[in-house]
Amino acid sequence: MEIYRIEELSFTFPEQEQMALSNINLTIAGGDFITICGKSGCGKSTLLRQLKTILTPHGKRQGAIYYKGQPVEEIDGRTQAAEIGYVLQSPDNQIVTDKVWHELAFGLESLGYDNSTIRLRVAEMASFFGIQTWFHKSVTELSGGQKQLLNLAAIMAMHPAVLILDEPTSQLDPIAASDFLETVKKINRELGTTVIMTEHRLEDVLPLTDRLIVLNEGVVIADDTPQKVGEALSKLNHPMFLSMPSPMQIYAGVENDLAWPVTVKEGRQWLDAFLEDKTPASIAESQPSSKVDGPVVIKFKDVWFKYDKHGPDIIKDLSFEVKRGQFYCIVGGNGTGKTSTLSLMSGILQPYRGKALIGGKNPAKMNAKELFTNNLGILPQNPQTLFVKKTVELDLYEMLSQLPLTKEEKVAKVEAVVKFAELEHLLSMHPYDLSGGEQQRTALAKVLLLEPKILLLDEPTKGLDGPFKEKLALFLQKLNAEGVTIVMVSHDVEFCAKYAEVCAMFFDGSIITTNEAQKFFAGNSFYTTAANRMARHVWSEGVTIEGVIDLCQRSR
Ligand SMILES: Nc1ncnc2c1ncn2[C@@H]1O[C@H](COP(=O)(O)OP(=O)(O)OP(=O)(O)O)[C@@H](O)[C@H]1O
Ligand SMILES: Nc1ncnc2c1ncn2[C@@H]1O[C@H](COP(=O)(O)OP(=O)(O)OP(=O)(O)O)[C@@H](O)[C@H]1O
Repeated sequence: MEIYRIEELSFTFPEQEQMALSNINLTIAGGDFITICGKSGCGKSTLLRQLKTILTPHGKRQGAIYYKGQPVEEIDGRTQAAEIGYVLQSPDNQIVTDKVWHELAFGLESLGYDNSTIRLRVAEMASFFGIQTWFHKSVTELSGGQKQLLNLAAIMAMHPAVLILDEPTSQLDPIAASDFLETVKKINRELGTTVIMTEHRLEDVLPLTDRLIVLNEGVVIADDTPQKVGEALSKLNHPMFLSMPSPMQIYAGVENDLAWPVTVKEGRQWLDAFLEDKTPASIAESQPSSKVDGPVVIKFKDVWFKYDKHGPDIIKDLSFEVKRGQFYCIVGGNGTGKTSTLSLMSGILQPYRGKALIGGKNPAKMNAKELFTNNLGILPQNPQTLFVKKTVELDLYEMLSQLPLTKEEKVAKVEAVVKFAELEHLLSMHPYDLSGGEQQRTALAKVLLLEPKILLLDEPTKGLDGPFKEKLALFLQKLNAEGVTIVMVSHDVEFCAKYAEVCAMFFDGSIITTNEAQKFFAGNSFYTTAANRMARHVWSEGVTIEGVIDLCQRSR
């Protein structure tokens, strides 16, 4: 059965000349599992938002969208609320109530379900998504990943016919992300729910996807099975090929005589067979040891922290050190305390026992001069919390307003960061109108403007496309070489494995193991049991995709 038919759809935002969507024609059948990908800002969220009228932004729309044969704008609000489940890109923007349990029940309440059905569905979803332990919490106490899971659970409680997901796993740890996607696939397969999602991390998603649609500047440039799209992008040498999963990229880089297209699964099997006799341990041994041996700039000694005097300990006896010029990465499960640790580092939070020191001092007690000398730059998990002005440009200049710089110096600094973050065409826009990835780039630009000596980054690659991630990595490495210390909290295993110098595993409020990045991923079963197990082989083998391709070619 046809669920959606999109005919000649074009869309332009108010006061914009360029169309955000241009001449889109798609038919989506009941039970389809569709993934939409493309560079950040290419129009993915704008397209998804056209599929549910309450979320459609203001602007000029041409063409038509039919839901089950009827123009979507003629479908009444209740039917849309009940049948079209939509999980927004930013989890903070979706939550409407104050308690977790109420959030789960809210949609059902507004649809008028009776109490016993509501209780049953809420209990079902809480167990299904493992929410029992934080069921009675206030939503303000949740970590980013917990909010993302809550949003999906609240939508699934309504048993929608269509599930629209805008980057649903961006803040989930690898195991939670893999479980989450498997759950979505199960819902799709067993209940016949149509799934339409956007995602930048394609490695886990493509094996579940029937159809991959690639958008480029608002135009559909590919619409086929993932392997055929992979083949087409590879032949065209299209920049989006950098976003394809690593097994596909490696396969394309090595094979000239074997057949394309290849699925992610086939690519993995081929690479697994190739790497069979190379044990992670022997690979790890051959890795060079840490380069950095500078002075310690961040030091945690027996740190304990809780949010509420009578609440549970969130950080438990945490001790670790970060040296100057190091790229230190913290990974670990959702809600284990990573963001809280960054806040302790910056002095936003204070330990109730132990010491959290920057340059030997408590950051919360530093005077302005000491703060300036240590120059901390903090990228929060939600980039929107940094935006205070009406335009991107004003927001950038705001960052420099307190500094003793001439106008020319300010202009030069802003121009340089705008160029790096590719914001030229976005300067007059309201930061809240930007796409998810554009917001992330703007927030990064704001933080980098202060030229911090210590950079604390909470999920910096969230929402970024493959090509920009590469650019960011090179930039961070350059900063490292200049002596800037970087601490990054991330679920982006590939990024950490490829670029970080040291990786620490967070578990239950403390760091349980630390190692050089390649050794860490080579020997870490937490991540190798997750869907991202490729990281172990790929990054421990040659560190870069090119390295693996090179290795494969030499061994043929
Ligand atoms: N309200 C608005 N007014 C003007 N332009 C907008 C508005 N909302 C979005 N845009 C622009 O439309 C383009 C497409 O945005 P959209 O959010 O659809 O991108 P996306 O492909 O989902 O990106 P990402 O992967 O970064 O989330 C972007 O360049 C964005 O700046
Ligand atoms: N303001 C708060 N008040 C009370 N509890 C909180 C608050 N913020 C976070 N928590 C709790 O502290 C724990 C750690 O949260 P934190 O945000 O540090 O986790 P995280 O490891 O960064 O998670 P994620 O990967 O999901 O972002 C979680 O169980 C969370 O529910």
